[in-house]
Amino acid sequence: MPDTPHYEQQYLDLMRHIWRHGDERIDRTGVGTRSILGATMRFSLADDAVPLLTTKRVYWKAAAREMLWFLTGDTNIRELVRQGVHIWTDWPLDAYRKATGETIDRDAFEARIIADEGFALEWGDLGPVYGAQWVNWPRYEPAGEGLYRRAEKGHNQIAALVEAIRVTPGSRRLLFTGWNVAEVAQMALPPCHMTYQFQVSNGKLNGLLFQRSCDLGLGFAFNIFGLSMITRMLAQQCDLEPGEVVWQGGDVHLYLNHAALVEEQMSRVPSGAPKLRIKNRPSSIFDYAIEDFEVVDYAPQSHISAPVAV
Ligand SMILES: Nc1nc(=O)c2c([nH]1)NC[C@@H]1CN(c3ccc(C(=O)N[C@@H](CCC(=O)O)C(=O)O)cc3)CN21
Ligand SMILES: O=c1ccn([C@H]2C[C@H](O)[C@@H](COP(=O)(O)O)O2)c(=O)[nH]1
Repeated sequence: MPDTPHYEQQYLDLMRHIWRHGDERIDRTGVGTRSILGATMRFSLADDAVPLLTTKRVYWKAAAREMLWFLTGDTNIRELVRQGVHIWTDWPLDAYRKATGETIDRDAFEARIIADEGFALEWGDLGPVYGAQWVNWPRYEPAGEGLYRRAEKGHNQIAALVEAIRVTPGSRRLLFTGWNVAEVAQMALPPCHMTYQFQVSNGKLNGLLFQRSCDLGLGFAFNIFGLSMITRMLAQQCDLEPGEVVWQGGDVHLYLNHAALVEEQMSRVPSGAPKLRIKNRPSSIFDYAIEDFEVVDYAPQSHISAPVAV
């Protein structure tokens, strides 16, 4: 037995705590959750370590594709669906069904999103979610006579962050956020992984995420991978070594219909030390491709599927 606990033990302990002691209540989706407010976990990124869960298989490539999609500023699911990533389809699908009364299934809806650009424009957009805010946060400029107009190009928080890490590594303002108060109402879902902050310490880059709402059974595995991936990409672009990631949850919950997943996962023992390799160094943070990433030494236990609350 190793003398230090496996990094994933924090996750399993939190899961057990919430399942046993969380407040049970009806949430927005109507499914019901057990929930607590406030939790922190820390994971090392040293030597390419990546905090993938090992007690179930995590489809990290879907999470990586989602992260790369955010960085393009795209908010339409079409490109994700083209790449075989289905994690955002349920929200536009739900809106479409409600608006039209059609009983189209998910596969047929996705096929139509891919085949028909006009349909995708009309029904595939999530509103000004993550990507829009990260790289194109609306900016307004004077238009004369006391009037203002929306500037063609918004703030690119990610480009500014790379520059700031390089030029002012001692700064305590190295962050970006998706929580644009003025636009939250237009989003299919207000950002959950809402604020990312970075710190340079001893030549290492540390990354922190504040996640206001966390589906611990489903979303967390993707969110912690995404945090690790963006921290690694920023470190590479800024010639820093990866340090650690700190995850902070606001409302951290387990959906009541995830009982089978929770019981199964809590019965499993984490093992192994997966690594995330970045095989190239693109010329900017916006030029990474899925082929640049590789996970090695990942031998998880079997996948556990669970329904997503819409
Ligand atoms: N209830 C809820 N939980 C979430 O985690 C979540 C939302 N809603 N809404 C927006 C996004 C979409 N995200 C999702 C949605 C679905 C999966 C999911 O079904 N994951 C499965 C299969 C993944 C796959 O097929 O690639 C998993 O086992 O991880 C994960 C993240 C994260 N977010
Ligand atoms: O990246 C994500 C996105 C979403 N979630 C979860 C958290 C909640 O279960 C729902 C969002 O519902 P709200 O009512 O808007 O809080 O999606 C996640 O864990 N990770």
